[in-house]
Amino acid sequence: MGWTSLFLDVNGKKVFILGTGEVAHRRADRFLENGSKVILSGNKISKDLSDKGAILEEDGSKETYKKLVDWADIVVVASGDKANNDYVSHISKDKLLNRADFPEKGDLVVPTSFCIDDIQISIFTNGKSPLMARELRKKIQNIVSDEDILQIKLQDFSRKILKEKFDNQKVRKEYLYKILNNSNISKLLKEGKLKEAENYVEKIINNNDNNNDR
Ligand SMILES: C[C@@]1(CC(=O)O)c2cc3[nH]c(cc4nc(cc5[nH]c(cc(n2)[C@H]1CCC(=O)O)[C@@](C)(CC(=O)O)[C@@H]5CCC(=O)O)C(CC(=O)O)=C4CCC(=O)O)c(CCC(=O)O)c3CC(=O)O
Ligand SMILES: NC(=O)C1=CN([C@@H]2O[C@H](COP(=O)(O)OP(=O)(O)OC[C@H]3O[C@@H](n4cnc5c(N)ncnc54)[C@H](O)[C@@H]3O)[C@@H](O)[C@H]2O)C=CC1
Repeated sequence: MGWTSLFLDVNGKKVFILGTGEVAHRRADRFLENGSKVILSGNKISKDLSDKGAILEEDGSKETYKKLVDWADIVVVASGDKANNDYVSHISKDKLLNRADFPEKGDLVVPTSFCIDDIQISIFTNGKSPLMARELRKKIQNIVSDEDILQIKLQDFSRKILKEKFDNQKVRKEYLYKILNNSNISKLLKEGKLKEAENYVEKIINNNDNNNDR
């Protein structure tokens, strides 16, 4: 196994989900929230999913599975029927495949994932304990501070100015570390003063500041 975390842009991607149970609903929701087109194969989907644009295909024939797999960019196998799960996985060899029943036989894992403002954090325990993935999510949610969130916004602000001003990436990097480690900036962010921190950054970049403590 060689799992590594990557972020995939699923906006506009076509997702075929085999199954309409708990896991199938959870996967459908995640893809719909991120702009994918989703078709589920099974007997019933919630009103919430259909309101979000999910389509239900009730015909469970092999021909229909084949058509749906051809249509899809991503296939999710999440039914409780082993034979169907195996069949659809077998015909999905050249698609990105997520298997809820045998994750290691697919090539995509859907980790628990959450956003705190601009940060997206995903946790994967290598299939060992989804429940612990959920517990760790709660712990991490509690340690990210408002200052961290503002520092992300400030770094974004700074990077844009630096990219305009300096061609050399090493120079840009040097400034970004200065900003990150500057105690005056840290104090301003603790007090929630993003605008003032931005003004301070402009001073540092324009070299008017003699007091940046790196
Ligand atoms: C590999 C992966 C699948 C993938 O990539 O699709 C996978 C696989 C499996 N999960 C199973 C069981 C459970 N999964 C949950 C819950 C979650 N499962 C999630 C992810 C993943 N689960 C992926 C990576 C996991 C990792 O390693 O970190 C979460 C985090 C995210 C999400 O699904 O949205 C979500 C929590 C959402 C949240 O709150 O954040 C619960 C709890 C519950 O239902 O209440 C149980 C019952 C308790 C238990 O069994 O632990 C079984 C069946 C085992 C069996 O047959 O007994 C398999 C298959 C297997 O293990 O073979
Ligand atoms: N990845 C994950 O997080 C998890 C994965 N699983 C795995 O995914 C599969 C689906 O899990 P859930 O959605 O929680 O189950 P569920 O019972 O909520 O849904 C199962 C779906 O499969 C359909 N189905 C068709 N034929 C079936 C048959 N012969 N037996 C049972 N169901 C049949 C049901 O109609 C339903 O749509 C489980 O079998 C398990 O292997 C289970 C829990 C969590």
